[in-house]
Amino acid sequence: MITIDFDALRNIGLNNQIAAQLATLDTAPGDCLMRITQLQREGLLLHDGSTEYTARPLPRLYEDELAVGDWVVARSREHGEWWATARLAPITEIARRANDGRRQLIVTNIDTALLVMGLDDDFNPRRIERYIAMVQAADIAPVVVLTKADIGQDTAARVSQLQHRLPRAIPVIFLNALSAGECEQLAPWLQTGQTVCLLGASGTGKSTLTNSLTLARQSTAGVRKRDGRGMHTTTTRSLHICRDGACLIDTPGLRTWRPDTDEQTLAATFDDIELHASRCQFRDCTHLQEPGCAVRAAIDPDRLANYQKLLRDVRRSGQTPLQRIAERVRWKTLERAAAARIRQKHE
Ligand SMILES: Nc1nc2c(ncn2[C@@H]2O[C@H](COP(=O)(O)OP(=O)(O)OP(=O)(O)O)[C@@H](O)[C@H]2O)c(=O)[nH]1
Ligand SMILES: [Zn+2]
Repeated sequence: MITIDFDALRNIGLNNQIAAQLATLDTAPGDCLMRITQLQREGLLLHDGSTEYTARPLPRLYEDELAVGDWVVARSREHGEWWATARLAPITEIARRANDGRRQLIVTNIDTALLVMGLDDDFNPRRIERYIAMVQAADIAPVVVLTKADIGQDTAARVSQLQHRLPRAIPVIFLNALSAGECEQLAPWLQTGQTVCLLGASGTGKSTLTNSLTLARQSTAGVRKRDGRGMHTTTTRSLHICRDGACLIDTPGLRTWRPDTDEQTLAATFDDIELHASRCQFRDCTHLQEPGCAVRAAIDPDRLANYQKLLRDVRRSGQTPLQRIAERVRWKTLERAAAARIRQKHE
């Protein structure tokens, strides 16, 4: 039997879906539930809600790929050494495609992803749509956070443009990330027991937001006995506790994560387009030039163009070079015809 301090673990994101798995695992008295906060060359850092420990995974755990955010059963051994003896099945996963094409886990068990974009020159609705597609495919809730509302250009117009373009179910928040007060708008997604992460390009305000959202600014509360390194009460390098109680995971892998998508994922997240497509006059409508196109009538043109571009990217990655050229020629012709039609309309 494993005894768990639910309240302490809730501070680092424990929820019932994870806790329920414990009944199915082979545990011994004294075992603890902990969360991985860092992968190191020789082992792991684990957190139990109040302290961070170094641990090693049992050899059989190497068969599963471990990731920051995972929950594991930890067993204490002599000399203050901990073993991770079992991995709980993650509820959600963010992965990237490695150079050799393999899927590589970056972080697990995220409930909400804050998609961070600046209202300055960084503003790019297409990039946000790409993030949304990836995050939704992973069953993670997206919240668009537009930073630099205090210094951006045409901020009001940009915000409303994005709100109209995206499906209504996706929250769009705009704020000055330096203002803790304005960041309060994010409270609904930052309650205790929740795990969130920040995704967005460099310089968009992820660190600034982290500072505004978290309690103590990395205040060092003590020194760990074993190795004398500074220790944070509840905040580690990669796991921060927000003022509203949620935990925020930040690892280098997330900082550099760029969405990589597939056709099904795209169709699911651009389902507003697919929905209208069923009402186009022609069944194989490309939504570029056909009369009676229900998609062109209803969807923001740039959102439609982005969807088509992303679809092409995805299809291209599965094509031979010759297929790729033929496809490019086909699209160029269609696009030219569409552009000509638009010109005609305006003449
Ligand atoms: N005025 C203003 N400045 C902001 C805002 N958000 C971020 N900044 C500034 O923008 C710069 C970059 O912000 P960071 O928080 O470091 O960006 P980041 O996303 O963490 O960047 P990386 O660490 O490169 O991934 C800093 O100088 C911030 O002070 C905002 O809402 N308003
Ligand atoms: Zn159409």
